[in-house]
Amino acid sequence: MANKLVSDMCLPPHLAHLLAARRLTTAKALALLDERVRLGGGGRLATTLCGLDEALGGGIPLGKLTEVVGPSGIGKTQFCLKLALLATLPECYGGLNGRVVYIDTESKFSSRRMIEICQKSFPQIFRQEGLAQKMAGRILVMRPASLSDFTKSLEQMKVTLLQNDVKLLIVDSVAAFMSSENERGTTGFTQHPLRWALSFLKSIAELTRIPVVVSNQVRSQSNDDGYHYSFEVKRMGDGDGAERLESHLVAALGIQWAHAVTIRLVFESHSGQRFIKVAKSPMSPAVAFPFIVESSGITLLNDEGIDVSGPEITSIRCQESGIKQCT
Ligand SMILES: Nc1ncnc2c1ncn2[C@@H]1O[C@H](COP(=O)(O)OP(=O)(O)OP(=O)(O)O)[C@@H](O)[C@H]1O
Repeated sequence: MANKLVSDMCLPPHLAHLLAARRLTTAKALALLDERVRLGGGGRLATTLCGLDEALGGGIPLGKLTEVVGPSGIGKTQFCLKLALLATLPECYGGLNGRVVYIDTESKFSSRRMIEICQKSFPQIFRQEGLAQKMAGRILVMRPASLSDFTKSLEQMKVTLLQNDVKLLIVDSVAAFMSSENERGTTGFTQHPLRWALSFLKSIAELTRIPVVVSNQVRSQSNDDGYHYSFEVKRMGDGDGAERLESHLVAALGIQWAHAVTIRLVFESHSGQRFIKVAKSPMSPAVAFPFIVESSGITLLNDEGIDVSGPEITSIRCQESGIKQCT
């Protein structure tokens, strides 16, 4: 049954298209459909970026790990700030009406910027006395000074999240802990401590049923401004033989990480334009949305999305003079 072809199943055209876009050709795809149903339409944090929400089946899934990855200066923190804001919003505004734990490893969190995004996106909230302050007070910002601090704070996290009605956990970003020493595994841990932390994050998401969003920066040794990163590991037997593509990111975070992430949003730039690409998602088509960052935060230039195919799905492009060069 698992090997029955999707093309023999008389599925509605839009579903057949989705499955084809993800190269899901057998009944295994139906199991993924069940997963989507199980998550349910309400089990999401809407990003309010309409095209992206539609592609993700309503937004960022609860109980799963979402990775936001891209070069420096592209807009990952802007996206995280917006998500944090949205999670605190009352449900009537599409929010989760909860608290947020924001692990800010690079001191990039800015309450001033968040208020600006809120003012521009939801001016009506500022008209309700005390609501903006109430929402701001719902975000707990933690600044671990080291990987060891980070792992310690995670160990206490499950209880904190459950006790405090936390509806979103953000780690912005894990790149801060990817020192060359950690990458070489010389810290004396039998398992890389960052990998431990990341698999722990996955278990936190599953236990607490909240969305866990982790930002991750790609770095290049190259001075070229147009290059590719492959971040998925090519599995043995996929396509052309037993070749394995171990990219910089996989080397730093491990193959487990590549698989632990349910949703991967790649922020990239090329041809003078920034894009959010749905690079990994169980049921979404691989699409990219052009975006800009403005005072109200990230805005999509269109909600249709551009189909992405071939190696573009598993690469990250950084080619824009207007943003900081990846280092
Ligand atoms: N108030 C604002 N109005 C318009 N654009 C802004 C505003 N604040 C920040 N930006 C834009 O957001 C971008 C920086 O985004 P962000 O800090 O999210 O990058 P990042 O991807 O998190 O980078 P890094 O990996 O280095 O932390 C810049 O291009 C900047 O111009």
